[in-house]
Amino acid sequence: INDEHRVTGILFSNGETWKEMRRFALSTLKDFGMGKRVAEEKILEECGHLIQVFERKPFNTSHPVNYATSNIISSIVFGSRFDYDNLRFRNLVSRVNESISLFGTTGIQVSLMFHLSNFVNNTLGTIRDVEDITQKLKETLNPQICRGLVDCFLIRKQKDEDSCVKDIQFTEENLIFTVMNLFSAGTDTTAATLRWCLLLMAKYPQIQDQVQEELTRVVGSHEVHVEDRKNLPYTDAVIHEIQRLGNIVPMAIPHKTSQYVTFQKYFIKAGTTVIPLLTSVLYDESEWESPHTFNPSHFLDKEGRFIKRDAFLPFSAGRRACIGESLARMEVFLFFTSLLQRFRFMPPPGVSENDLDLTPAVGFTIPPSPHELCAISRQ
Ligand code: HEM
Repeated sequence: INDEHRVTGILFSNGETWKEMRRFALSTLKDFGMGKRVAEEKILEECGHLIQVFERKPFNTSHPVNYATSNIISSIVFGSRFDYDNLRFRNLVSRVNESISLFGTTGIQVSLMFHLSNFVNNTLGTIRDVEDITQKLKETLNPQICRGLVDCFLIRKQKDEDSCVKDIQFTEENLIFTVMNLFSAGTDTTAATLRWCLLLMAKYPQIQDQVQEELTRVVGSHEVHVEDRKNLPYTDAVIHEIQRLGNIVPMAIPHKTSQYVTFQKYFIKAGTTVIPLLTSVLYDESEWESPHTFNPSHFLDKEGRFIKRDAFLPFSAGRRACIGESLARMEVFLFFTSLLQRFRFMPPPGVSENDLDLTPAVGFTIPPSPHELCAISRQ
């Protein structure tokens, strides 16, 4: 990671590589419907699959939710989704998941070689999985039809090679790392947010009641669509508050200053590593009435209308801000509302709401600690 020339993909790259890969990923995500109707259809289709595997008996929300969010990225990147019992897919999701959690751990305990070697093995395993899937796409590539981001990348790579472009960024290495970055940045974050949603609903049943009352009143038994959001101010406020309190990427991603910067009264040299602490704004005591408690009123005015807050920055800000924000917001809204329409989320028998633990897990992104919930059908 220290040698800038060897870092590829988007998340940890800089300079020309970062610029090209970010631009390419953003425009391709848009072409494949990010924030638009096409993505909505994909997400609603995936909701249908997720609903099938939720159970009345206590179950760990981690696997199904991770598979569902991963499938949204899969259909955009590879052009198809995977069945939840596909072994290769399950391995890919759990490797990506484990790498992110180990990345957080190794960051804190670099000396623990056990974690470091696990992290490296996981990453190598993920590279092999992604290489295998992209190899199959290469073998069936039709330059007239882009099934997903990988096809678009391969077509662009061929075009640049044919026209002898200097300093080609569309390389094999950049393909693998861009795909891995989208998987890791897009799956774990959205899944962690959704798991916080379900856990907090089980922990605060009165808030769950209010969300379900609003959903029944406004949407009834129809399928929820993005356009319903404006008529669901309470539900919208609850989702925002979950993202604020969940604070799932507390330290964003470390970056290096590219030039001399004056920030407040500090002088920062070029090349200094800067860690944007999102916690400092999401829990800012001068911005939020009760920063450490779950309080959807943070996003509601006196008449119960939804209000935007400037300090709501879970996707960070500036040139390195999250590129998946509109996709993630759409996913969280549609998954959350579709699930709450059908199920009541409760602690397992013998566990009270008070016993549900809100201590986050350790990692680069912070999902809830392992727990089980029951999904009781409302129909
Ligand atoms: C609730 C879900 C999500 C949250 C909270 C989240 C949050 C973040 C944050 C805090 C950053 C770091 C920004 C910085 O360094 O200042 C980031 C970067 C990034 N995110 Fe997300 N993200 C989410 C979902 C997604 C999705 C679905 C995708 C993929 C489509 C994605 C792709 C990326 C990428 C590629 C970057 C690196 C951008 C760059 O370095 O230029 N994220 N995200």
